[in-house]
Amino acid sequence: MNQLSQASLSSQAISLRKRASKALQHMSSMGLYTPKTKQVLRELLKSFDYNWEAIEADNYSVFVDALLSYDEEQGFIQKKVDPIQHDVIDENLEQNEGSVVDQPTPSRKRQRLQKKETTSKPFSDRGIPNEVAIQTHKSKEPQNTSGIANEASWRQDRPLLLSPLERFKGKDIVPDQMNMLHDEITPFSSRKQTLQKIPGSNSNQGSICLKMPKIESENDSIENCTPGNKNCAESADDISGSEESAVPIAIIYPDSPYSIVNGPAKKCLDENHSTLPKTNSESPSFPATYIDPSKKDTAESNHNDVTGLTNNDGISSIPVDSSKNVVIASSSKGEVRLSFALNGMNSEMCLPSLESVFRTVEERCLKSYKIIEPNFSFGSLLTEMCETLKELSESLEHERLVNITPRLDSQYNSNITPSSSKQNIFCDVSKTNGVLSSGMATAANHKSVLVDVRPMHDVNDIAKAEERMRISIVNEVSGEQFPPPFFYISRNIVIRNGHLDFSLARIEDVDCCSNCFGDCLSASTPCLCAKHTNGKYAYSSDGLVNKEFLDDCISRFHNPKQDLVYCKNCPIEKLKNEVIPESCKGHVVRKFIKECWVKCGCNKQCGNRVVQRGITCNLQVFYTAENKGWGLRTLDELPRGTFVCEYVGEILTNTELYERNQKGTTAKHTRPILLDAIWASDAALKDEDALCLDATYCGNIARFINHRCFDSNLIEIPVEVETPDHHYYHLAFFTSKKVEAFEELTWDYGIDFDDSCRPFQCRCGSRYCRGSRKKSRSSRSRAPVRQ
Ligand SMILES: C[S@@+](CC[C@H](N)C(=O)[O-])C[C@H]1O[C@@H](n2cnc3c(N)ncnc32)[C@H](O)[C@@H]1O
Repeated sequence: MNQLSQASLSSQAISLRKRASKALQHMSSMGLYTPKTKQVLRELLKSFDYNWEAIEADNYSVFVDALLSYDEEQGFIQKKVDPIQHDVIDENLEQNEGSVVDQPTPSRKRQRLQKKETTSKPFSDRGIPNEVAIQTHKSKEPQNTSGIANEASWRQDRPLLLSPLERFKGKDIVPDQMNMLHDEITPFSSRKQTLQKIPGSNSNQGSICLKMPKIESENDSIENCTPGNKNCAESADDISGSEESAVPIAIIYPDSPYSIVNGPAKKCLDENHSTLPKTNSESPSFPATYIDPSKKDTAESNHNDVTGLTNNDGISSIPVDSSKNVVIASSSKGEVRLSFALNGMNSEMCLPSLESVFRTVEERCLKSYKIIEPNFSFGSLLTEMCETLKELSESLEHERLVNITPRLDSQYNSNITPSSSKQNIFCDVSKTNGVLSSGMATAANHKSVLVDVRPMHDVNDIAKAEERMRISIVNEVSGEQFPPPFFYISRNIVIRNGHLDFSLARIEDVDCCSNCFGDCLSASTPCLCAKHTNGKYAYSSDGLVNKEFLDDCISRFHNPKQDLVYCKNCPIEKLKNEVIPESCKGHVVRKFIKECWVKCGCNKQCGNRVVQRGITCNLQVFYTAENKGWGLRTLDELPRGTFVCEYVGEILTNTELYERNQKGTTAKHTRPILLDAIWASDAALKDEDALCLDATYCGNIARFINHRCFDSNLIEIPVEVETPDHHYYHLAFFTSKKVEAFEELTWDYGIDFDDSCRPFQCRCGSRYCRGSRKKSRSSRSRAPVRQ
């Protein structure tokens, strides 16, 4: 060869060397490096006529694919090879093997293994008991610092080389061992599996390792490998085409909820004599909730919290309820959960750990879809899906609510008869519905979307038997038969983010009267619940608010200025999104009634429980003659201080209400109520604690109570029933004066008639009407100045 061609060959060799090195490094970074890797590369190069661009494309996807399918295809079609290139590559790969193995880029899989090796925690981050992982590792590769350790990690975590069907053929799935099942099925039919305890393992813990049988010609077991003895791994490789000598395929975890605690005798052996733990009649079948042992602490703290399922990786542990519903991922707050229903599972079947399922899916993704991003995590993908579902459904909700409003009216105006089309559908986008014992319902922590709404009213009872009393609908004035449709609810419901904590544990002994019995009002001394109203009950024995208390409430209402308090950081002003929020306009200091509740010793008929017993008056929804639309009236005479009803609606946070207002989804004819009693005293008020009630879509008869300036016959009083902290309370209406039968019930909305943004044309008819006074004032001010 002349000098020129020698130089050219040498530079070609350098370039090849670099590329080969890079390719192997890449495989190493993905945890795919084995001695076979270089062989695959070699054959790949031949097949591709040394077209490096093709091999390097898409993050070496061809190479990854070739590696994964190598076993199945038994190598590549040999092509004619340039001998020089072949030599260079061979030499290159030899060199690279060392460099790749000695200084591997930490891959995810490898990191996983490293964690298992180094951590002192009993369980690895993804839920594999470290003890098991270490034992497994020990049994295969004792503390080898050379390439063999990496070889072991490759083997332990390598992608599955067999088809899913083959992999699980005739096998039960072993908790956390799915990733190893591929090792059971080998090309060598003569292999037999034998039970063998892992050397050094504690037999009491029931850690069993199924050791792959030795090939007859093989003398050395893998346990005899000494650190640094590279030949050991290679000889194993030579014998079986890289199959391991000892592969733990069934390990029973000491604390695993699936484990059969009494050792080998209770393990179930399948037909092939593999030791696959099963649940059986002697062991609890599926636990009510599967808590990943590694997440035990957090899982326990979240035990009652359906949302507390994700770990740091966004991977859920697997809770299994009695119906074998397996939650596999969850959005951050648990609003959306992804679960599998395991139909037809019987107690004899075993459930794999979520960890092993994820890992297997990741490996299949790697193989099938060439997802070769080293940080790809299937668990995170599912969590991402939950988050996305939540976000999209939220935006959908807003769209729907906007779209539904006109539809409600159009349906209402149509001639559909109530009985034929009665169809109320709540499409709960996601989460749990529940009714709290205290008379508070949570309609999904979030959003319920009203779909195809046709809540036609029943003229005989607008409450549809939700209340103890029937409440009829009458229109003697116009042709309108019913009020616009809405969902009748007798208890407040949380619509999405509002925070309510009704745990009994929060009610301290001093905030309830657990020592009482029967009716507190008939006891000689007032109980602890009365301390909130200065040691006197707010109610008299005839069930009315007592005079002194009522006078005080009315007086405060009429002179609010003297009792106003101001927030440092007013939620209302904050929501206006001004650059510099305006200062708080003030909130009235409320006088509360504190009722006895479930933690008290008295009974439900106790005189200090009025609002929680619900409506007892004979009421009617009627169409007003004064052009105020529908109104509410009493059919019986009501004495002063009578409880009429509470204002019921959806509990929204201020932000949620603001969003509704912005989107125009709050109906004009309802008035959201701020539960602002405590705002001023809470400097760091969180949004989820600043609550209000909106009866636009869901409400009770209080949504029909019209406004009357000053001399209205109802007054609203906050009533504490379940929560002692006043973030949430009931707003109850009591008669502020004696009310005649058939008289309309009214309350003073506290309308600011100077607010030009919300003009209100008042038709209350009161001689004290602020609206008409304002009108006459402004007409006077507009009157031309007399010369
Ligand atoms: C809470 S709703 C009361 C029920 C309402 N009238 C209906 O037909 O559904 C409040 C709305 O009723 C009407 N309204 C209430 N009081 C009124 C009054 N004094 N003068 C005029 N309209 C009144 C207003 O349209 C107001 O927005």
